Amino acid sequence: MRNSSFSLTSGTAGRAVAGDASTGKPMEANKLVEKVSIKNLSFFYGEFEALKKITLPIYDRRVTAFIGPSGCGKSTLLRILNRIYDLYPNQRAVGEVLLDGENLLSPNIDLNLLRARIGMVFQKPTPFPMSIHDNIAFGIRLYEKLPRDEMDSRVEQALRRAALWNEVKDKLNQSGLSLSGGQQQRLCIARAIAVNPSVLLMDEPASALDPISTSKIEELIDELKSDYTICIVTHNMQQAARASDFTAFMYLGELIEFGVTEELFTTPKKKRTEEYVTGRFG
Ligand SMILES: Nc1ncnc2c1ncn2[C@@H]1O[C@H](COP(=O)(O)OP(=O)(O)OP(=O)(O)O)[C@@H](O)[C@H]1O
Repeated sequence: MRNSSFSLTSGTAGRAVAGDASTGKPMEANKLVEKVSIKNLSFFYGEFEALKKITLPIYDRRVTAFIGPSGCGKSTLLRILNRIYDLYPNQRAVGEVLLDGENLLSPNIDLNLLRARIGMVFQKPTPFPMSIHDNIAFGIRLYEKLPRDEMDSRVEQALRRAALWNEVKDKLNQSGLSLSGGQQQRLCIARAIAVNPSVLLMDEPASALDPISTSKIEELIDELKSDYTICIVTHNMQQAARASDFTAFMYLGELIEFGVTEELFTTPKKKRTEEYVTGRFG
């Protein structure tokens, strides 16, 4: 069952903690659980090494932002976490990515189950060309056979959790493509959470949206982190500062600095981080 190893005291769930940006280790470290542990992770597109021995923790029920200039490897890192790269020849990951202690890079991992445990939301909303209801039910049917009324209640639950229910409850049979861009993105979030993942990956989830839809997605991320471990790739530093608890700054395939978001933005330890967060390059 999801988060079975979760041992965080309830008083700390869903809020940021103070920490030590020099080590990336939060001061209340004993109250944080490492949901995903990335260890010495390198990634190759053919001969090209796009990620170089990355090591960092992803904490349970916290939001971790990946920031850095274009081409630094943010999306590559996200794509490793649910093994999308497996679909492509000549791409390989070396190192370890442990989810609740289990190595996701192992050849024995069931990729369908992995993608239910680690959901992904892409930059451009990608609803399936089917009804709003079926957009959600489709994924659930891949894993579970449910009677109609139970399926309907699972669909409703997911849409409520993604803050979309009130806007769509009277038109569940309309196409998902008839929704606005922001609603489509929340539909994709509902689709991802409908199969009860423990981790949600979001690759620039608001960059194609207007400011109001963007702030709805950010509010939603804030609500969802009480139940899910969230990783978000963003070019938008204000968004990383607003929406995340921890931030990883990457440059040319290397992890330059990882720490509590507020500290990484206000008192970065590395010169390159400071130059990036103050807008001097990137
Ligand atoms: N399919 C591919 N084949 C070869 N090289 C690739 C491929 N995809 C990405 N790369 C290279 O890997 C490096 C990291 O790319 P990645 O897309 O992860 O960066 P990013 O930080 O997400 O960039 P952006 O912010 O522009 O999306 C870049 O040098 C890129 O050119």
